[in-house]
Amino acid sequence: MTDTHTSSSDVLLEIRGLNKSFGGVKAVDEVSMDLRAGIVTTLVGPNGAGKTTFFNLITGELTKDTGSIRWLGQKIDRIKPYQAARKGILRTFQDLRLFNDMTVEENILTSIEPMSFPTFRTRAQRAEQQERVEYALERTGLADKRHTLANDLAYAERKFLSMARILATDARLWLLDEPASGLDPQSYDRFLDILRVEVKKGVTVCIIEHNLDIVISISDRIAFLDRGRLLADGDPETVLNDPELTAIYFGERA
Ligand SMILES: Nc1ncnc2c1ncn2[C@@H]1O[C@H](COP(=O)(O)OP(=O)(O)OP(=O)(O)O)[C@@H](O)[C@H]1O
Repeated sequence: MTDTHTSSSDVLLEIRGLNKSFGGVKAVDEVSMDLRAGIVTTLVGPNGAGKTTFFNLITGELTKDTGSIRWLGQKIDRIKPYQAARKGILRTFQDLRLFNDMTVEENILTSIEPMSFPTFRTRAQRAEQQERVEYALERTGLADKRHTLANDLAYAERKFLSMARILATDARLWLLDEPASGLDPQSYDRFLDILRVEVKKGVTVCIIEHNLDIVISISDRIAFLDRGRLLADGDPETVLNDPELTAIYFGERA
């Protein structure tokens, strides 16, 4: 998607020896990975590979057992989700987690308001905030639905609303959990266009995606997880052409 010439100074998130078990299940098993600035890293792997758990550990929805996570060199091991958001790490969820009884516009506003104290906001800050909301509404095609309750949106619109909630912020790292699943081809195109534009502007994306057409078209780098272990982390062509990995991915392992 972009030029992938990077160096160690481009590392936003540095993950070392990360582990998380649920009872006897090792959901994330000794994973070490760097998320580099300005590129799209895609997490692929079969169901139950540990992809969502990996996101949950980064954003503090879950606490790791062992290992370390550093953001711009600083340890963020015990971070809470709201603290991750303040640092510029935002995510979407498979189940979207929208505020169903709030309008589209209100849903977007809730994602920016925690970043500033409403009582201290100047007129200029309020204008800038509204500009961000308008931008997110326009990019996601939701402008004419701004007063619609999230609950009354169609499936694809709900997915775009969860993207809009990130688009309106100035987050540096977007963690997207299957944002394109279930979308029609036209919505795919809109979704890919949103990502391309924002990555070009400098946003870093880590995305969990099952649709291989989308994976191929957006990824600068692919990390392949299976049963909690990181089996490969490299350029898309190498990872996707590895016969052992494709056998695992398509459930054909011996
Ligand atoms: N809160 C939890 N309690 C118990 N087990 C869990 C919990 N969350 C995840 N697991 C288990 O951890 C493993 C990894 O799950 P995870 O949801 O991270 O995988 P995934 O790669 O995101 O899967 P999918 O592609 O199906 O979403 C699975 O075996 C899952 O059942």
